[in-house]
Amino acid sequence: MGRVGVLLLNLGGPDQLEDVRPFLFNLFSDPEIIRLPFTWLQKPLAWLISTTRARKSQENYKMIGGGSPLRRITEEQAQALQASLRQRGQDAQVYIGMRYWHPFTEEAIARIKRDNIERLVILPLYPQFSISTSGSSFRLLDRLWQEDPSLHRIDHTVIPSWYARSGYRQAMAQLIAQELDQFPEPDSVHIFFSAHGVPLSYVEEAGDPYQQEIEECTALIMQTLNRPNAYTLAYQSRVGPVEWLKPYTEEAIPELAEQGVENLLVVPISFVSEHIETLQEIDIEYRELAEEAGIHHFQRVPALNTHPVFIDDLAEMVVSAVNAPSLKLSEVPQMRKQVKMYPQERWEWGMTTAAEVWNGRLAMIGFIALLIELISGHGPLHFVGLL
Ligand SMILES: C=CC1=C(C)c2cc3[nH]c(cc4nc(cc5[nH]c(cc1n2)c(C)c5CCC(=O)O)C(CCC(=O)O)=C4C)c(C)c3C=C
Ligand SMILES: [Fe+2]
Repeated sequence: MGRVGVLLLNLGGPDQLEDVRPFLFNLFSDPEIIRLPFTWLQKPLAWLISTTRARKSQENYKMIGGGSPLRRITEEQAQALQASLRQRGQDAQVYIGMRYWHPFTEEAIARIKRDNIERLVILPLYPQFSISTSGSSFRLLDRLWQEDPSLHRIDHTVIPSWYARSGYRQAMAQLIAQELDQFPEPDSVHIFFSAHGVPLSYVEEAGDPYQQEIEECTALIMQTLNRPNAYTLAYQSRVGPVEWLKPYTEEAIPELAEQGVENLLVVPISFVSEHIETLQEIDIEYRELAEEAGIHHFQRVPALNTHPVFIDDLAEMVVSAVNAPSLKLSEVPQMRKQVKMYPQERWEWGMTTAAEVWNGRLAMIGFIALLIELISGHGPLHFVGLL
């Protein structure tokens, strides 16, 4: 068998405060995150949003030590996976390809080529598939494959999602059980699954399987946990003016408090590493919200990071994929159809949602441009160096 590689896909995060603005620029430049009807608008809008959001976002990163721990944790996961693969007799080189920050996916592919990898397993570190996460990375890889014929000699296989695997479920259940048992009355604790949200239109109009996979994943983990606790699923980290998947975490927590819940255990469900949304949003913002609402005991389940049961499950997944390659990038169902992310942005005349969304956006752009002009004495075109 030729040289084997594993490409772990992840989102990436700013290593230090100076990285926040360019990281946000990369994120908002991605049409899988914000899709615009005119491609020429993408970069100016990404510049505008990243510039206006950077300060608030930096404040949040300051609260967790001045940067994202994502790169360090993903590197630890890669090393642990490589070691677990060796133990199974599978010699493989593990690479990390981040979507919006270093080490970028393009760098990983350059290294894979340089190392003459002949068989590649493409494994997103997102348990559930979303157009906005794994989908975006697959789309980038697909483009790299189309642009570079020398990549065609690499026999690759893709694992689109893996939330239903028993090792993953068992590792999650173990972490939840450990935290539950710290409470004086474990069975009375309300388990609160908090998933990263996506705009509702991704699911309802673009056919993103994310919500369904999250719901199935939560039910499977509860089955594996096999405890009598009540549970709720809600969605966090909403960005922008459009409607996202509901219920929103920040609304569901006070509602549970009103219903008399006093002990809450939050389980981050859509991501396997600690990151800003666990360390800042849940541990700081939602804790404060919960305590103000009357929840006396608020705890969070740690992210899987390098949990051995989880890492061994990843290794087994890789070994199976090497031995029985199945799905090519171009065969991933969501890659085959040209998914339109924001169908409400397809222009229709009249008092339509499209008109509302675009009026709102253009008003925001105009308003922000005016603010920048007022504060700086220069218009936005000076800032981008066009004037
Ligand atoms: C499964 C996980 C994630 C989904 C789904 C997702 C969708 C999504 N995210 C944004 C906007 C932002 N995401 C940001 C950071 C961020 N998001 C995820 C995960 C998912 N995103 C991670 C792991 C991170 C990085 C965290 C870190 O530690 O650095 C940010 C930047 C942070 C901030 O300013 O709040 C934004 C913005 C959208 C719009 C979206 C779906 C369309
Ligand atoms: Fe995000």
